[in-house]
Amino acid sequence: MNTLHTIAQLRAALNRARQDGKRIGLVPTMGNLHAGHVTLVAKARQRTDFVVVSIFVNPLQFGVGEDLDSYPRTLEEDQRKLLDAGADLVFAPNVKEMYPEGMAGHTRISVPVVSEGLCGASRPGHFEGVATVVCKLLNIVQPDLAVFGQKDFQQLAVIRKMAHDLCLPVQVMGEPTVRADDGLALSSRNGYLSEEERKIAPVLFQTLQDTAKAIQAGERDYPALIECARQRLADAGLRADYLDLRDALTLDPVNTGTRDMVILAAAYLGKTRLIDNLLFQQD
Ligand SMILES: Nc1ncnc2c1ncn2[C@@H]1O[C@H](COP(=O)(O)OP(=O)(O)OP(=O)(O)O)[C@@H](O)[C@H]1O
Ligand SMILES: CC(C)(CO)[C@@H](O)C(=O)[O-]
Ligand code: BAL
Repeated sequence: MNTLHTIAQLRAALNRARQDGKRIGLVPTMGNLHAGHVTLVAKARQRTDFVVVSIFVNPLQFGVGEDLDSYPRTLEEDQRKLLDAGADLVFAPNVKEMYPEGMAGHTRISVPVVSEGLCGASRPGHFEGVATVVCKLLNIVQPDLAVFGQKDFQQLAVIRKMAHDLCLPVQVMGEPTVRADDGLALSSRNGYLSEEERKIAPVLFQTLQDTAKAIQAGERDYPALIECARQRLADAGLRADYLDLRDALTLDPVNTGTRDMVILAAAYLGKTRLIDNLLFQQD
């Protein structure tokens, strides 16, 4: 398994794989890999013949005051995990390779509506940065399949819409969230949590589960349920950034006729911003 740092090297390697008739899979990441990333690689491995994993902490999707500088960069450890996971190639460009003329004047991709609200409201410009870098990665690699996690549910919706609207010739696949035994969604940012905070963190998923259960049991006062969930988070020491119920297919607000629902939340635990979501059906 090679690690390549330039677009030219990567394209040459991919041309060889394509000439051998291989179908290409891409798993875009920001590194500091965990079992969640490994399931994405496994899915790409099942569906394609040559799996590329990109590792790039994309400055364009970080806001002022966010954790761009402190984001964990662990390339050697990531390479070991990817070798075990069966990846064929790692693409680890630096910022200059991805943005040779800088970011200020770079073309940006804006995906309306689905990027607005939720994480889009708290992180202005974030999804423009995500859509831009994912579009670049898709154009660089030209994969048949690209695999993303449902943990970043709104991100997946943004990428699907971008691929659809721009007629990108790629299949976008979303994989279920991998969790720790206590339910906490695996995330690189969990590494920021203190021992004490790590014990509290599963409350986020438990709150999502209990809210979904209440709806499935027939409760329809959504604002009251959301208020109750926010209060539970606050009581446990988490500060909700947002907590909302949406139509899982469109991300539109829900009503009593919505069948496929998703409850999504972002919450601060100390300085760490955790996100999670849960898909369910309101019968
Ligand atoms: N627990 C998980 N289960 C499945 N997929 C995941 C999980 N966590 C992240 N992913 C997916 O892995 C891909 C790369 O994500 P990223 O490198 O940002 O990891 P992360 O752990 O989500 O990091 P962060 O803490 O920055 O959110 C994305 O498609 C993301 O949705
Ligand atoms: C999709 C992605 C790799 C784009 O930088 C990033 O947002 C992530 O890791 O989820
Ligand atoms: N995992 C999504 C990328 C980000 O938070 O910037």
